[in-house]
Amino acid sequence: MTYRFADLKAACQADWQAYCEHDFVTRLGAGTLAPDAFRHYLQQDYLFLVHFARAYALAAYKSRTLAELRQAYDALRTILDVELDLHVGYCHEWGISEADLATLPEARATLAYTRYVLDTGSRGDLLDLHVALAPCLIGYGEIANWLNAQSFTHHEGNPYADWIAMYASDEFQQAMHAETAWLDERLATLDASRFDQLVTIFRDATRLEIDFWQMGLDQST
Ligand SMILES: Cc1ncc(C[n+]2csc(CCO)c2C)c(N)n1
Repeated sequence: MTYRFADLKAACQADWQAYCEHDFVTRLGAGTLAPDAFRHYLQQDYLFLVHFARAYALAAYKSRTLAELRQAYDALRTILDVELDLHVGYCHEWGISEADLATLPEARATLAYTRYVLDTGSRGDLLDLHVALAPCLIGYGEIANWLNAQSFTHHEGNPYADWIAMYASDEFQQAMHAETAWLDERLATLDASRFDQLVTIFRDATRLEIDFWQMGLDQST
């Protein structure tokens, strides 16, 4: 059997769907998400992005070729120069200052997810790390496309329309497709036992994404 990224999703279909169609997501689309839930999510997501930047630094360290090193460097630079700046601006619009962000206590769901990714990457190779990162990069692109296809999604006057548009943008969708192609190429060469190891990582990271959404709804710390 030749494996592809779609087989990782198929191997944990119920968890993948629970992540992509989580209540937090449907409420974002409908515009009915409580503003405090979104604010809590935005604050924790800032900490999440800081640790994800570290994960791409780890990807650089784990690289065996110049192409892999450049790929990690580009992703790290995008998070630092683009995503974090956008995020701080977004937080500002929602009444969260940089001073608030600097003193934010890290919620358990943020700790669990980010450190899981870093640990998986430390223990394993570059492919393990990319599979741990895949629900984040590929999931958010799929979520934006799914929301745009739902009749309950409101585009006019939805306070979360910018958030959806960001992940539906050509630039983001291109990054998501490049990552899928990178994974397809590497998964194609694997045997069943190695693939099963990666399914475990992909499922764990997907479950941690579910917890991250749930944390937003519960505003738990
Ligand atoms: C909990 C959580 N999961 C995924 C993302 C999306 N995301 C974070 S960094 C990045 C780009 C990686 O190059 C993407 C797509 C998020 N913001 N928060």
